[in-house]
Amino acid sequence: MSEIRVKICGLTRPEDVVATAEAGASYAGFVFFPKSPRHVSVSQARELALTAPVGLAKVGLVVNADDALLDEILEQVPLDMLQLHGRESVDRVAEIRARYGLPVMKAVGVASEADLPALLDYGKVADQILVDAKAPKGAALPGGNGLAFDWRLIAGRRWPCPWMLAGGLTPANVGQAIAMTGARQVDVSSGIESEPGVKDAARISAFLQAVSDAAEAVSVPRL
Ligand SMILES: O=C(O)c1ccccc1N[C@@H]1O[C@H](COP(=O)(O)O)[C@@H](O)[C@H]1O
Repeated sequence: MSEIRVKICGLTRPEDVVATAEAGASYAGFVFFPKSPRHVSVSQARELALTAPVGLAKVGLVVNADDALLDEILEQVPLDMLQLHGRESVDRVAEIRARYGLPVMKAVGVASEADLPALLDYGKVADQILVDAKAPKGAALPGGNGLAFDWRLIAGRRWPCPWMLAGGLTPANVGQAIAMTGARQVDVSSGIESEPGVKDAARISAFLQAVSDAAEAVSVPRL
């Protein structure tokens, strides 16, 4: 079976970290964005990160963070990757990557063909790109809105670095999303919650099972 990696984002409680690791996810995401229902303080994130077993990569999600915030986070929280989910420019992505020496994943919102060139631009400077649904105008959050985009827009496309699919994924639709896009990594936040900010262990497990089923399906040649 070919592996498809899963990131569970927006963990706020130690039991979420345990459920994420036990289900077999590869990445655990912590949101540092006060407007989000999934926001964690630096000290909370530190406690959660220390709960994570070896093999579960810890990702810090920030939105237009300045160096002071990044310094504070990275001095206290043992992270493996930064996720930049705001309007960070290509130059700022490169600057953060050089300054902190940590892999950087840049989120890019997609709603139409016009959004695709940015994936190429960021793909040249980031370690990974996160192909997410573009947040609607006026939305309080730049991500984590449970909205999917038209996956046909990226079917068969490839970029200069590894990429992850996000946006409105759920246990019910992730198999179709993988089949349509060929994604080898997927990211989910609201689709595995019982309410905003509260992860549901059964839904996390169902999501990982659906991804595993999809991986099996793509590795079996069709007759
Ligand atoms: O999850 C949040 O609260 C959040 C806040 C600010 C920026 C990004 C956020 N989440 C990321 O958005 C995508 C998609 O989330 P969803 O599955 O559609 O709810 C995902 O990458 C989260 O990491």
